[in-house]
Amino acid sequence: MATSNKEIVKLYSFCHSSCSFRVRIALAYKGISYEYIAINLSQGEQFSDDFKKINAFSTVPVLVDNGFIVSDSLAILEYLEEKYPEPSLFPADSKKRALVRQVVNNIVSSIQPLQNLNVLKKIEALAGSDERLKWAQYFIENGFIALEALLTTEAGKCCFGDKFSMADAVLIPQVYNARRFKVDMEKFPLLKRIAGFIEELPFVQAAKPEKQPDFVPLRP
Ligand SMILES: N[C@@H](CCC(=O)N[C@@H](CS)C(=O)NCC(=O)O)C(=O)O
Repeated sequence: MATSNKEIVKLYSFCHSSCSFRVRIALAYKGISYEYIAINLSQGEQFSDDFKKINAFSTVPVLVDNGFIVSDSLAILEYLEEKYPEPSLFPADSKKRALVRQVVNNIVSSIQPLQNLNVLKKIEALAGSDERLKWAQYFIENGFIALEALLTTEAGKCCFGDKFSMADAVLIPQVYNARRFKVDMEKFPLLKRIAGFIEELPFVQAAKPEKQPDFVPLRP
């Protein structure tokens, strides 16, 4: 469903932010056009007083929908799903929906936060840059081992059968981070295969970091 001309949707985003990438995928999937507002996390723009007025947690993404402000990628994804139900980010079957949420919540709460910028900055300060990379790799690989096992009985071309779901919208940015932190994706053939398929979909292509107006190459 596309937005009407009267709707004004804005997304505060950083090209490399996996949390923003999730939302960009969902917006593109649902055909919702939006204004992109770049917040450069590398330069600390998330800590500016102006941005804190929009999100006191100093994180992206933040969605502004006709003046309504909501942060946190999962809250945004659920909001978009309710407001624009078609095409849906969930399968019809309630058990499958629960499993999609299981995958989503595990990535969102048990993988990404452990390798978020603020955590890695702290690790680097405490233990040096080698440990920073090893830390990120450790937690991504740990999570991917579980996902690879869980999805074995569920996956088709996508995480759940051949239908794109919120699990795919959240997995792809995490695979992007895995590559960025030099995780060997050969260890995860199923996730690699799913990512290979999903990443070619036009709405995922449009949401990729390198397609964003604020793209700059970043260190791993
Ligand atoms: N639970 C939040 C987490 C948001 C988050 O951690 N965003 C990261 C980018 S992916 C961020 O803004 N980090 C800024 C920082 O660590 O200073 C969500 O899912 O949106």
